[in-house]
Amino acid sequence: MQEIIRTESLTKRYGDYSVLQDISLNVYRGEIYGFLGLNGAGKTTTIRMLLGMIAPTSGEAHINGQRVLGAKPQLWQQVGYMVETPYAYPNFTVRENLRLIAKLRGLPEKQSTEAVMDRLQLARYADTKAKNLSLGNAQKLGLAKAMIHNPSVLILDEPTNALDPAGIVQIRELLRHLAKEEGVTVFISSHILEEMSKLASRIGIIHGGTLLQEISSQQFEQLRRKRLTVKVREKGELAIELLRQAGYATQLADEGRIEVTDESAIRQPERIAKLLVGADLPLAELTVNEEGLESYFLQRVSQ
Ligand SMILES: Nc1ncnc2c1ncn2[C@@H]1O[C@H](COP(=O)(O)OP(=O)(O)OP(=O)(O)O)[C@@H](O)[C@H]1O
Repeated sequence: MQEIIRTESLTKRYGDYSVLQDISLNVYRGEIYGFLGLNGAGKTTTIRMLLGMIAPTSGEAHINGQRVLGAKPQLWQQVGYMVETPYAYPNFTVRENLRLIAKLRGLPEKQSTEAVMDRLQLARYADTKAKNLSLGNAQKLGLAKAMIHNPSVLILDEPTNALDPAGIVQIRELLRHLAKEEGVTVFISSHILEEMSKLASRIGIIHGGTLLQEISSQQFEQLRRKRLTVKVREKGELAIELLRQAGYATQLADEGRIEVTDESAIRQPERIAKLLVGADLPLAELTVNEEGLESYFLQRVSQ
Protein backbone atom coordinates (compact mmCIF):
# COMPACT_ATOMS: atom_id res chain seq x y z
CA MET A 1 0.00 0.00 0.00
CA GLN A 2 1.32 3.37 -1.00
CA GLU A 3 1.53 5.80 1.88
CA ILE A 4 0.21 9.24 0.87
CA ILE A 5 -0.12 11.17 4.14
CA ARG A 6 2.10 10.65 7.16
CA THR A 7 2.44 12.65 10.34
CA GLU A 8 5.14 11.96 12.88
CA SER A 9 4.46 13.08 16.44
CA LEU A 10 2.80 16.32 15.35
CA THR A 11 2.59 18.60 18.36
CA LYS A 12 1.31 22.15 18.63
CA ARG A 13 1.47 24.48 21.59
CA TYR A 14 0.40 28.09 21.86
CA GLY A 15 2.47 29.40 24.77
CA ASP A 16 1.73 27.03 27.63
CA TYR A 17 -1.45 25.82 26.00
CA SER A 18 -1.08 22.46 24.32
CA VAL A 19 -3.49 21.99 21.42
CA LEU A 20 -2.10 18.78 19.92
CA GLN A 21 0.12 16.10 21.34
CA ASP A 22 2.09 13.54 19.35
CA ILE A 23 -0.29 12.90 16.47
CA SER A 24 1.16 10.11 14.32
CA LEU A 25 -1.00 8.77 11.54
CA ASN A 26 -0.75 7.30 8.05
CA VAL A 27 -3.18 7.40 5.19
CA TYR A 28 -2.81 5.14 2.16
CA ARG A 29 -3.68 5.63 -1.49
CA GLY A 30 -7.42 5.46 -2.23
CA GLU A 31 -8.40 5.51 1.42
CA ILE A 32 -11.03 7.79 2.91
CA TYR A 33 -9.62 8.61 6.31
CA GLY A 34 -12.20 10.09 8.68
CA PHE A 35 -10.73 12.38 11.30
CA LEU A 36 -13.40 12.41 13.95
CA GLY A 37 -13.55 14.64 17.00
CA LEU A 38 -15.73 17.01 18.96
CA ASN A 39 -15.51 20.77 18.47
CA GLY A 40 -12.17 22.02 19.74
CA ALA A 41 -10.53 18.56 19.62
CA GLY A 42 -7.76 19.81 17.32
CA LYS A 43 -8.96 18.76 13.85
CA THR A 44 -8.49 22.10 12.11
CA THR A 45 -5.08 22.62 13.73
CA THR A 46 -3.94 19.20 12.44
CA ILE A 47 -5.24 19.96 8.95
CA ARG A 48 -3.54 23.36 8.89
CA MET A 49 -0.26 21.65 9.71
CA LEU A 50 -0.88 18.98 7.07
CA LEU A 51 -1.20 21.80 4.56
CA GLY A 52 1.80 23.73 5.80
CA MET A 53 -0.38 26.71 6.82
CA ILE A 54 1.02 26.67 10.35
CA ALA A 55 4.24 25.17 11.62
CA PRO A 56 4.18 22.42 14.24
CA THR A 57 5.90 23.06 17.56
CA SER A 58 7.52 19.68 16.97
CA GLY A 59 6.97 16.72 14.67
CA GLU A 60 6.51 16.58 10.90
CA ALA A 61 3.87 16.17 8.24
CA HIS A 62 4.52 14.49 4.87
CA ILE A 63 2.42 14.23 1.74
CA ASN A 64 3.46 12.00 -1.17
CA GLY A 65 6.77 11.42 0.58
CA GLN A 66 7.61 15.13 0.76
CA ARG A 67 7.94 17.08 3.95
CA VAL A 68 5.14 19.62 3.86
CA LEU A 69 7.05 22.53 5.35
CA GLY A 70 9.27 23.82 2.58
CA ALA A 71 7.80 21.43 -0.02
CA LYS A 72 8.25 22.22 -3.70
CA PRO A 73 5.27 24.11 -5.21
CA GLN A 74 4.55 21.08 -7.45
CA LEU A 75 3.31 19.21 -4.39
CA TRP A 76 0.29 21.53 -4.18
CA GLN A 77 -0.71 20.68 -7.75
CA GLN A 78 -1.56 17.22 -6.46
CA VAL A 79 -3.44 18.39 -3.38
CA GLY A 80 -6.90 19.94 -3.09
CA TYR A 81 -8.12 21.33 0.17
CA MET A 82 -10.91 23.13 1.92
CA VAL A 83 -10.37 24.44 5.42
CA GLU A 84 -13.17 26.00 7.45
CA THR A 85 -15.61 28.33 5.71
CA PRO A 86 -14.47 28.60 2.11
CA TYR A 87 -13.89 32.08 0.72
CA ALA A 88 -15.22 33.22 -2.63
CA TYR A 89 -15.33 36.63 -4.30
CA PRO A 90 -18.85 37.74 -3.32
CA ASN A 91 -19.60 39.81 -6.42
CA PHE A 92 -18.33 37.19 -8.85
CA THR A 93 -20.67 34.48 -10.06
CA VAL A 94 -19.96 30.81 -9.40
CA ARG A 95 -18.57 30.45 -12.92
CA GLU A 96 -16.39 33.57 -12.59
CA ASN A 97 -15.00 32.41 -9.25
CA LEU A 98 -14.10 29.04 -10.71
CA ARG A 99 -12.63 30.46 -13.91
CA LEU A 100 -10.42 32.66 -11.82
CA ILE A 101 -9.09 29.68 -9.87
CA ALA A 102 -8.62 27.74 -13.11
CA LYS A 103 -6.64 30.64 -14.53
CA LEU A 104 -4.46 30.94 -11.42
CA ARG A 105 -3.77 27.22 -11.61
CA GLY A 106 -2.93 27.37 -15.30
CA LEU A 107 -5.81 25.06 -16.26
CA PRO A 108 -7.94 25.26 -19.42
CA GLU A 109 -10.45 27.74 -17.97
CA LYS A 110 -13.72 26.89 -19.69
CA GLN A 111 -13.28 23.13 -19.75
CA SER A 112 -12.19 22.68 -16.13
CA THR A 113 -14.82 25.12 -14.82
CA GLU A 114 -17.71 23.44 -16.63
CA ALA A 115 -16.46 19.96 -15.68
CA VAL A 116 -16.22 20.69 -11.96
CA MET A 117 -19.61 22.48 -11.91
CA ASP A 118 -21.16 19.38 -13.47
CA ARG A 119 -19.46 17.12 -10.98
CA LEU A 120 -20.84 19.06 -8.02
CA GLN A 121 -24.21 19.80 -9.63
CA LEU A 122 -23.51 23.50 -9.48
CA ALA A 123 -24.24 24.24 -13.15
CA ARG A 124 -27.66 25.73 -12.44
CA TYR A 125 -26.04 28.25 -10.11
CA ALA A 126 -23.32 29.12 -12.62
CA ASP A 127 -24.57 32.70 -13.02
CA THR A 128 -25.46 33.30 -9.36
CA LYS A 129 -23.20 35.68 -7.49
CA ALA A 130 -21.34 33.98 -4.67
CA LYS A 131 -22.86 36.36 -2.11
CA ASN A 132 -26.35 35.14 -3.05
CA LEU A 133 -25.63 31.42 -2.64
CA SER A 134 -27.15 29.41 0.19
CA LEU A 135 -24.63 28.27 2.79
CA GLY A 136 -24.75 24.75 1.36
CA ASN A 137 -24.06 25.90 -2.20
CA ALA A 138 -21.28 28.21 -0.99
CA GLN A 139 -19.76 25.11 0.58
CA LYS A 140 -20.10 23.25 -2.71
CA LEU A 141 -18.35 26.12 -4.48
CA GLY A 142 -15.54 25.68 -1.93
CA LEU A 143 -15.38 22.00 -2.79
CA ALA A 144 -15.38 22.81 -6.49
CA LYS A 145 -12.37 25.07 -5.97
CA ALA A 146 -10.64 22.28 -4.06
CA MET A 147 -11.29 19.78 -6.87
CA ILE A 148 -10.97 21.84 -10.03
CA HIS A 149 -7.45 20.58 -10.79
CA ASN A 150 -8.35 16.90 -10.22
CA PRO A 151 -5.96 16.44 -7.30
CA SER A 152 -4.90 12.99 -6.17
CA VAL A 153 -5.13 14.02 -2.51
CA LEU A 154 -8.11 15.83 -0.98
CA ILE A 155 -7.94 17.32 2.49
CA LEU A 156 -11.30 18.58 3.67
CA ASP A 157 -12.21 20.17 7.00
CA GLU A 158 -15.87 19.50 7.84
CA PRO A 159 -16.92 19.70 4.16
CA THR A 160 -20.55 18.79 4.72
CA ASN A 161 -21.17 21.19 7.60
CA ALA A 162 -23.75 23.41 5.94
CA LEU A 163 -25.18 20.94 3.44
CA ASP A 164 -28.74 19.63 3.50
CA PRO A 165 -29.28 15.84 3.65
CA ALA A 166 -29.42 15.52 -0.15
CA GLY A 167 -26.21 17.53 -0.49
CA ILE A 168 -24.50 15.33 2.10
CA VAL A 169 -25.44 12.18 0.19
CA GLN A 170 -24.23 13.73 -3.06
CA ILE A 171 -20.83 14.70 -1.63
CA ARG A 172 -20.48 11.33 0.08
CA GLU A 173 -21.09 9.54 -3.21
CA LEU A 174 -18.72 11.80 -5.09
CA LEU A 175 -15.91 11.24 -2.57
CA ARG A 176 -16.51 7.48 -2.58
CA HIS A 177 -16.36 7.45 -6.36
CA LEU A 178 -13.14 9.49 -6.41
CA ALA A 179 -11.48 7.17 -3.88
CA LYS A 180 -12.65 3.90 -5.38
CA GLU A 181 -12.53 4.59 -9.10
CA GLU A 182 -9.80 7.18 -9.34
CA GLY A 183 -7.59 6.22 -6.40
CA VAL A 184 -7.91 9.68 -4.84
CA THR A 185 -6.84 9.76 -1.19
CA VAL A 186 -9.28 11.65 1.03
CA PHE A 187 -8.60 13.03 4.49
CA ILE A 188 -11.81 14.40 5.91
CA SER A 189 -12.65 15.80 9.32
CA SER A 190 -16.03 15.81 11.00
CA HIS A 191 -17.71 15.85 14.37
CA ILE A 192 -20.62 13.82 13.04
CA LEU A 193 -20.18 10.18 13.93
CA GLU A 194 -22.98 8.96 11.70
CA GLU A 195 -21.50 10.62 8.63
CA MET A 196 -18.05 9.23 9.27
CA SER A 197 -19.16 5.68 9.78
CA LYS A 198 -21.00 5.87 6.44
CA LEU A 199 -18.17 7.40 4.43
CA ALA A 200 -14.74 6.62 5.82
CA SER A 201 -12.85 3.38 5.32
CA ARG A 202 -10.78 4.12 8.41
CA ILE A 203 -11.44 6.44 11.31
CA GLY A 204 -9.02 8.22 13.61
CA ILE A 205 -10.59 9.59 16.76
CA ILE A 206 -9.07 12.74 18.19
CA HIS A 207 -9.97 14.02 21.62
CA GLY A 208 -8.32 16.81 23.60
CA GLY A 209 -5.50 16.99 21.03
CA THR A 210 -4.62 13.29 21.30
CA LEU A 211 -5.27 10.54 18.77
CA LEU A 212 -7.29 8.16 20.91
CA GLN A 213 -7.94 5.34 18.54
CA GLU A 214 -7.66 4.32 14.87
CA ILE A 215 -10.10 1.74 13.58
CA SER A 216 -11.80 0.54 10.43
CA SER A 217 -15.34 1.76 9.93
CA GLN A 218 -16.63 -1.82 10.33
CA GLN A 219 -14.92 -2.14 13.71
CA PHE A 220 -16.31 1.24 14.62
CA GLU A 221 -19.87 0.16 13.82
CA GLN A 222 -19.45 -2.87 16.05
CA LEU A 223 -18.07 -0.84 18.93
CA ARG A 224 -20.91 1.61 18.99
CA ARG A 225 -23.48 0.67 21.53
CA LYS A 226 -26.90 0.13 20.08
CA ARG A 227 -30.14 -0.53 21.87
CA LEU A 228 -33.74 -1.15 21.07
CA THR A 229 -36.29 1.00 22.84
CA VAL A 230 -39.85 -0.23 23.24
CA LYS A 231 -42.85 1.42 24.77
CA VAL A 232 -46.14 -0.35 25.32
CA ARG A 233 -49.42 1.50 25.80
CA GLU A 234 -49.91 0.09 29.28
CA LYS A 235 -48.72 -2.68 31.58
CA GLY A 236 -45.03 -1.83 31.18
CA GLU A 237 -44.06 -4.08 34.10
CA LEU A 238 -45.72 -7.03 32.44
CA ALA A 239 -43.88 -6.31 29.19
CA ILE A 240 -40.54 -6.27 31.00
CA GLU A 241 -41.35 -9.54 32.69
CA LEU A 242 -42.32 -11.13 29.39
CA LEU A 243 -39.15 -9.95 27.64
CA ARG A 244 -36.96 -11.17 30.50
CA GLN A 245 -38.66 -14.54 30.46
CA ALA A 246 -37.91 -14.74 26.74
CA GLY A 247 -34.24 -14.25 27.62
CA TYR A 248 -33.71 -10.59 26.63
CA ALA A 249 -31.50 -8.27 28.70
CA THR A 250 -33.99 -5.57 29.55
CA GLN A 251 -34.14 -2.47 31.69
CA LEU A 252 -36.57 0.32 32.40
CA ALA A 253 -35.59 3.74 30.97
CA ASP A 254 -37.22 7.20 31.04
CA GLU A 255 -40.94 7.72 30.63
CA GLY A 256 -41.82 4.05 30.84
CA ARG A 257 -39.61 3.09 27.91
CA ILE A 258 -37.97 -0.32 27.97
CA GLU A 259 -34.42 -0.74 26.67
CA VAL A 260 -33.28 -4.03 25.18
CA THR A 261 -29.56 -4.36 24.51
CA ASP A 262 -29.29 -7.87 23.01
CA GLU A 263 -27.74 -8.07 19.54
CA SER A 264 -30.52 -10.39 18.40
CA ALA A 265 -33.22 -7.89 19.44
CA ILE A 266 -31.45 -5.06 17.62
CA ARG A 267 -31.07 -7.13 14.48
CA GLN A 268 -34.64 -8.45 14.54
CA PRO A 269 -36.87 -5.92 16.30
CA GLU A 270 -39.93 -7.54 14.68
CA ARG A 271 -39.48 -10.50 17.04
CA ILE A 272 -39.92 -8.23 20.03
CA ALA A 273 -42.95 -6.61 18.42
CA LYS A 274 -44.51 -10.01 17.75
CA LEU A 275 -43.86 -11.22 21.27
CA LEU A 276 -45.51 -8.21 22.89
CA VAL A 277 -48.44 -7.87 20.52
CA GLY A 278 -49.04 -11.62 20.85
CA ALA A 279 -49.38 -11.13 24.62
CA ASP A 280 -51.94 -8.38 24.01
CA LEU A 281 -49.50 -5.57 24.80
CA PRO A 282 -49.86 -3.13 21.86
CA LEU A 283 -46.80 -1.03 21.06
CA ALA A 284 -46.66 2.75 21.26
CA GLU A 285 -43.04 2.93 20.09
CA LEU A 286 -40.25 0.70 18.77
CA THR A 287 -36.91 2.26 17.78
CA VAL A 288 -33.27 1.26 17.42
CA ASN A 289 -31.08 3.98 18.95
CA GLU A 290 -27.41 4.37 18.23
CA GLU A 291 -25.02 5.97 20.59
CA GLY A 292 -24.00 9.56 19.80
CA LEU A 293 -20.45 10.81 19.51
CA GLU A 294 -20.45 12.51 22.91
CA SER A 295 -21.46 9.43 24.83
CA TYR A 296 -19.07 7.26 22.82
CA PHE A 297 -16.24 9.60 23.82
CA LEU A 298 -17.31 9.77 27.44
CA GLN A 299 -17.35 6.01 27.59
CA ARG A 300 -14.01 5.74 25.76
CA VAL A 301 -12.28 8.44 27.82
CA SER A 302 -13.42 7.09 31.16
CA GLN A 303 -12.04 3.59 30.47
N1 LIG B 1 -4.11 30.40 17.27
C1 LIG B 1 -4.54 29.80 18.39
N2 LIG B 1 -4.17 30.25 19.60
C2 LIG B 1 -4.60 29.64 20.73
N3 LIG B 1 -5.42 28.57 20.75
C3 LIG B 1 -5.83 28.07 19.59
C4 LIG B 1 -5.41 28.65 18.34
N4 LIG B 1 -5.98 27.93 17.33
C5 LIG B 1 -6.72 26.96 17.93
N5 LIG B 1 -6.64 27.04 19.27
C6 LIG B 1 -7.30 26.16 20.26
O1 LIG B 1 -6.95 24.84 19.94
C7 LIG B 1 -8.02 23.94 20.20
C8 LIG B 1 -8.29 23.10 18.98
O2 LIG B 1 -8.82 23.91 17.95
P1 LIG B 1 -9.20 23.36 16.50
O3 LIG B 1 -9.78 24.48 15.74
O4 LIG B 1 -8.04 22.65 15.92
O5 LIG B 1 -10.31 22.29 16.88
P2 LIG B 1 -11.33 21.54 15.93
O6 LIG B 1 -11.31 20.11 16.35
O7 LIG B 1 -11.07 21.84 14.52
O8 LIG B 1 -12.70 22.14 16.38
P3 LIG B 1 -13.83 22.84 15.50
O9 LIG B 1 -14.62 21.72 14.93
O10 LIG B 1 -14.58 23.62 16.54
O11 LIG B 1 -13.13 23.71 14.49
C9 LIG B 1 -9.21 24.80 20.63
O12 LIG B 1 -9.29 24.76 22.03
C10 LIG B 1 -8.82 26.18 20.15
O13 LIG B 1 -9.37 27.17 20.98
